[in-house]
Amino acid sequence: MNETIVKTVQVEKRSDGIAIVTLNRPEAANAFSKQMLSDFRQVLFDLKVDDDVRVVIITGSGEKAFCAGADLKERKGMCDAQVKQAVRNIGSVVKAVEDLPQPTIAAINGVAFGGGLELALGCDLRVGATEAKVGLTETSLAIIPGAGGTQRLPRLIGLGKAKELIYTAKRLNVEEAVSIGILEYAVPRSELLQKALGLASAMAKNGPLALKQAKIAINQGIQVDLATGLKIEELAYDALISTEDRLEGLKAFAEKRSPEYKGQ
Ligand SMILES: CC(C)(COP(=O)([O-])OP(=O)([O-])OC[C@H]1O[C@@H](n2cnc3c(N)ncnc32)[C@H](O)[C@@H]1OP(=O)([O-])[O-])[C@@H](O)C(=O)NCCC(=O)NCCSC(=O)C[C@@](C)(O)CC(=O)[O-]
Repeated sequence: MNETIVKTVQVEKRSDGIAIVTLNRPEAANAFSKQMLSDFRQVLFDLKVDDDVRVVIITGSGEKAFCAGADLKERKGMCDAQVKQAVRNIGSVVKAVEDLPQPTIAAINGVAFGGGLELALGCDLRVGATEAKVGLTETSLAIIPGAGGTQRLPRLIGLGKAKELIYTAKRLNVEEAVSIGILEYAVPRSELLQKALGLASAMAKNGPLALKQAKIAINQGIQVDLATGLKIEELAYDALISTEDRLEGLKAFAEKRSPEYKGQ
């Protein structure tokens, strides 16, 4: 097990190919300070090129919050130009999460409001603790979601429900969030990491290059018409044909054993 502490973001790289990233400002509800965004960016840069990492879990430290979004105390002293830059900064970090080649799971241990939920929406799957709440609360602060929320939420749950949630700034409990498709699962907090790790393990044993190509095909394909999407799928599949892992999958099947994929 290889553990590195990078200031406000903690990373644990496990021997089973799962990395756990923990936002670590519990005293400020894990809100996105400038420092945390800079540390997070560095962590994402490292994970992106680490072939030993097959799945990434993102969670928050403490029991209160996954992430409370923009740091509203830092924001208070900013001029208009600084606000603009700060919003772009959060948005680009969420985009960097979305662009990680590995599958990502948000393990939502506490509240995920504003940019906190936007971060979770940048992940591939979301699991919430039953004690948590989620919401795009921005309009209650007389702003709008600025880190992708107005775009990713409607794509995930449909226009009408996304508009309702953004216009009302409603804070949902996790049962409601599961029922409308924001979260895949809700489990008691004591079981949250186990649930996320269970999902991550089921992914990590599969072909790592296949996981990456499946993510590309789904994420790019969902943005375009079906014919273009099918072409994207074809290209993603083609990228796997000459891999050693594909041959290993066939060999393991013939030999009635579990495959050992190397990501090659
Ligand atoms: C998180 C709960 C539920 C905890 O509610 P609670 O359990 O009652 O505890 P609390 O309110 O006492 O919070 C605990 C500590 O965390 C701090 N804290 C808490 N949130 C933040 C924050 N965002 N920024 C900075 N500090 C925060 C809070 O100030 C306090 O510190 P203390 O005052 O004791 O020193 C409550 O504090 C709350 O509702 N916070 C606001 C959540 C919210 O609406 N977030 C959205 C922010 S806007 C945004 O994300 C915009 C974005 C990203 O889309 C675009 C942009 O960048 O503008």
